[in-house]
Order: sequence, then C-alpha cells, then structure tokens
Amino acid sequence: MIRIEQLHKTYPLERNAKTAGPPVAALSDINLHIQKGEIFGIIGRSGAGKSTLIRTLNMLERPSSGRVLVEDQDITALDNTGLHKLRQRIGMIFQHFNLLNAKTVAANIDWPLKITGKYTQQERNARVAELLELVGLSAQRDKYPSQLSGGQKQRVGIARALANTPHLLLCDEATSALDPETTQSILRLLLDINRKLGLTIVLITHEMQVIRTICDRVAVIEAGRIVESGDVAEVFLHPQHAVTQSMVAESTPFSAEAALLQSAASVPGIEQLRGQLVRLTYVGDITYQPILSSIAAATPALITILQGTIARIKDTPYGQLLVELRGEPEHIAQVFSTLDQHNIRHEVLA
Ligand SMILES: Nc1ncnc2c1ncn2[C@@H]1O[C@H](COP(=O)(O)OP(=O)(O)OP(=O)(O)O)[C@@H](O)[C@H]1O
Repeated sequence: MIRIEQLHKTYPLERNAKTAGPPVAALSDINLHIQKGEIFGIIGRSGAGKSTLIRTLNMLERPSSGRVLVEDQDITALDNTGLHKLRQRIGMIFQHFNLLNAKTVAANIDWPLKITGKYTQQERNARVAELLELVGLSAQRDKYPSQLSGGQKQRVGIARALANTPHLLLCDEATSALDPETTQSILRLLLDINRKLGLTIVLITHEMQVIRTICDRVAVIEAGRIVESGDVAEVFLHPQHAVTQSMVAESTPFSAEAALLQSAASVPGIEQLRGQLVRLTYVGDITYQPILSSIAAATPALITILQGTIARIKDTPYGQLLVELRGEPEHIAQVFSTLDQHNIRHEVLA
C-alpha cells in the first residue's frame, strides 16, 4: 500500500527562528512498508519527526530526497493536479479537528463531496446521512462545532475524512486532545472502520496505549530515524531500543511489565533466591494453556512464580512471568527444552 524509500527531510531554518539558523534534519533515511488493510502506528517523543513523516504521505510536506509510493504510484513526482487527485484517495484527521466553525456538522461532512463537483445534491445528502450514521452523529447533523464535545468533533473529522471513500486514512495525534474514555471510543470507531471498510490507517502518536489498543504494527521514531519496528506485541514485549524501553516502562497499564522488564534487582526478595531467575514470555493462544503445570508434572525442577501478568495487545493475548527455577542442571535443561517446544521465550536474568 505504502512504500517509503530512503526518505530525508531537512528544514532549511530552525522553526520560529527570526534569523537563519542551522538546517534541521527532521527525517533521515526512513524506509517503511505499510500493508493494505493494516493499522500502522508511528510513535516517538516530541520533536522526533512524527508529524513531518505522516505529512509526507499526502505530500503536505515535500521530502528533500527519497520516494513515497502509495499504491505503487510515486507521489513525490506528482504535479498539482496529481496531488489533488491523490488527496481524494487519502483522508486525514487532526489533533485539533480543523472543522469549519461556521458550518453545521452535515455541511462540514458535505464539504469535501461538494468541492469535487462530481455528485448531485441528492447523492451528497445520501452520502452525508450514511457517514453520520457510521460515526454515530445522526442526531447532531444540524449542530455547529461549538455545540459539540471533543469526541463528537473528532467523529465529524472522521466522517469528513471518509467522505470521498479514501483508501488510506492518516491520523495526526487524533486522540491527544481527548480524555481517556473519549480516546477509547474514538479508537474503537477507527478499529471498526478499519474492519468494516478494510481501510488502511496510519497514525502518529506519543501514547503507547493508542498503539497497543489498535495498531497491528508499529515503528518507533527518534531524532528523525526509525529505531525499531515490527508487530506491536513483539515490539512491546521485547523493546530493543532505549527509547522504546522507556516509553513502554512509562505507559501506566504496562507498569507490571515494566517491572518485569527491569533488572533482576527490582524483584522483591531477590537476595533470598537460590535458583535461577527466569523471565518467560508467551504470545497467542498458548497464554491460556496449562504449560507450567505440565512442566511441573514432568520434571522434578521446582518452579516458583514471583511476578506475572496476562493481558492483551489489540486482539493478541500474552503472558509474562518471572519465575525462580531450582533443581539439577539436567532438570532445568528439560524445563527449557519444553518451553522451547511450546515457543515460550525464556531469558535467564540471574
Ligand atoms: N517548518 C519547520 N521548519 C523548521 N523546522 C521544523 C519545521 N517543522 C518541524 N521542524 C523541526 O523538525 C523536527 C521534527 O518535527 P516534527 O513536528 O515532525 O516532530 P513531532 O515528532 O511531530 O513532534 P511533536 O510531537 O512535538 O509534534 C523538530 O526538530 C522540529 O523543530
């Protein structure tokens, strides 16, 4: 669906600088492949380059070099007419909604249909009604943006972005201005739209919780470079880069995992342990199988659970356990080999 190849973006001047400052390398050698129908998240700290990157996907920002292919078309080579057509295939929603305040909800949603000049009034009315229904705002059709809550405004933004049946939806910090409950309802709506319409969604966020709730894959950006990318469960459960590790550790629902991710020294009573301290991670259906009981029944090794969590990342269940293993070396080896057979990752921490 999208292929980003060796993308670089350098801003000539420091932002807000009154006089010319040194150039800012906002994106350096970005290479990404985003598949049709997936929800792809780009996460990073403030100033990492997220907005610049997502804006290159519809050429709101022109890269300094490199290519962006959307549905096999190199969009960096498009002229204004080509860009106009491209933007009808790509919807976008924004942190601050960007609604037309003087227009009603229905008129905001109608606007992108009207400017194409392709549809009759009757066709537009029918499409607007359909979109209002999709985002759950039929009763608000004649209200103005100032009469809506933040969540409702974002629903209007989503309906407007979908008006011309785009193939791709870009979400620029779409839930950052919303409270946690409203954030969840907007994320559920995006997931629902992704599933119902098969729409590819690319979002940028600084919140791990957003990635964990709806994304299939994620790329972590830091100082203009992709430092890590992959399936969300893999990146969350085994973050490799220091930035990813700290963002996972900071995200509240992951506090239990954060403890598990930290050094063995964080385990209460560590000094009393006599065996090996091992972290087990399992992902998928195996989460609900009695693997530990089977191992305990098959070997004389002693397994003590010290800490653990079972949760979900999007639809994928996973478990992480910190256990102490005690026994003869051959029994411990037997435990590890059984874990291997079941694809349960094990790391000896101490
Ligand atoms: N128009 C501009 N002119 C000069 N520098 C810019 C411009 N836009 C962005 N930058 C710089 O490029 C870098 C990346 O900015 P960008 O807005 O893409 O990051 P971000 O990850 O989206 O940050 P935030 O989460 O704070 O919005 C920053 O150093 C920023 O100051």
